[in-house]
Amino acid sequence: MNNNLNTNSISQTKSPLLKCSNITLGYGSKNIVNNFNYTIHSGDYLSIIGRNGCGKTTFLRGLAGVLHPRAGKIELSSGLKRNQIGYLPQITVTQKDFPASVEEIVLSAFQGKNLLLPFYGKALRKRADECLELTHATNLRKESFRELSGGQKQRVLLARALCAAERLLLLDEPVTGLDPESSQNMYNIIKDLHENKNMTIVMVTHDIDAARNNSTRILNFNEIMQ
Ligand SMILES: Nc1ncnc2c1ncn2[C@@H]1O[C@H](COP(=O)(O)OP(=O)(O)OP(=O)(O)O)[C@@H](O)[C@H]1O
Repeated sequence: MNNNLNTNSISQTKSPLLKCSNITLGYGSKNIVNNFNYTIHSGDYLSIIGRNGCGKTTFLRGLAGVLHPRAGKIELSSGLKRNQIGYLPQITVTQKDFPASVEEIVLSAFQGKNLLLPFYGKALRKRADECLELTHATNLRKESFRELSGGQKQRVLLARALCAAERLLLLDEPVTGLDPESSQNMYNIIKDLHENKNMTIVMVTHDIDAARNNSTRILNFNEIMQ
């Protein structure tokens, strides 16, 4: 592994957003992340790389608050609130086939798990429209989600994650299964969010070139999970 990838340098000018102190994460009797310390700073574009199964998704789930540390703590700082964090998990087979319109999928970001609730305020609809625009998906608004291409689906799910993400966006392999053009399109959208919308980005990826080209920091999980 190229040493240039192991860039865990921290800019002194950036304020901490999420601070992990001695965290242990795991499932059942198995610990996956052990006693780990790491800080995400405001303005970071952090790529997390490493071999299959080394714990990248587990760590991201910890940051997203969907998996709670067994030990240690994850602190939100600089006034960051949980509802300002957007999370785009890996898309599952069931989600790919979800029978709802694009608009319903994006609006469901505001309803937690309740996809059927039909009443959304004007402000939420406006926010959903803005997010669709940011991911170049406005024209898909009335389409059936299950009939979209993989790249279109990812842009819609990114829009959904963005509805929550005022400050921090957590992305789990956002270009998996996309062709080179759709992948580049996705990276351009993420770069725009980082550079022009003040969004802090944390992205799990196997795309080393993209990590090198786009990120401000790279965390190599292979070196953590020895
Ligand atoms: N829900 C779960 N229950 C039990 N074990 C799990 C669960 N999710 C993941 N694991 C295990 O945790 C380990 C780390 O998985 P994780 O998905 O975090 O790795 P990863 O680095 O993201 O892998 P990949 O690159 O393949 O996506 C693996 O051994 C996996 O089998």
